[in-house]
Amino acid sequence: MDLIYLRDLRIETVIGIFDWEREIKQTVVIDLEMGADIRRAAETDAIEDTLDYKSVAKRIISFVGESSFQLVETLSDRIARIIVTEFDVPYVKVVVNKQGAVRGSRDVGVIIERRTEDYASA
Ligand SMILES: Nc1nc2c(c(=O)[nH]1)N=C([C@H](O)[C@@H](O)CO)CN2
Repeated sequence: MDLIYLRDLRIETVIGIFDWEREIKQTVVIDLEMGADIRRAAETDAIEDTLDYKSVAKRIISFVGESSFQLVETLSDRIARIIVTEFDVPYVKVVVNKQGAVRGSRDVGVIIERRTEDYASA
């Protein structure tokens, strides 16, 4: 499987479990690795034959910017769900980190991997 990736996507959003965090926006930094088969696009040189990473980025920027989750776990899972179900991506790795959320640490967050079957309806 090939991978299309997007790194260091910085988005301002409401996120956190504490009262003060519900009143401000904080920066989350997102890295994505998305499974793809790029062989056809490499033959045709056509954007229609591959996953358009700009379309993915626009959708995630819009979703995260309007969201207000408490946990990075919830945010990362919702991002993965959008990428798998709306963009027909068979595998995604999502890294979400909050800059400076823990004193003494540069960043903290979660790394998840999801596949099509994780979001298959019953
Ligand atoms: N596993 C998690 N632990 C914590 C989270 C989280 O989202 N997942 N969040 C917080 C606070 O919001 C923290 O980021 C504020 O500094 C604490 N622990």
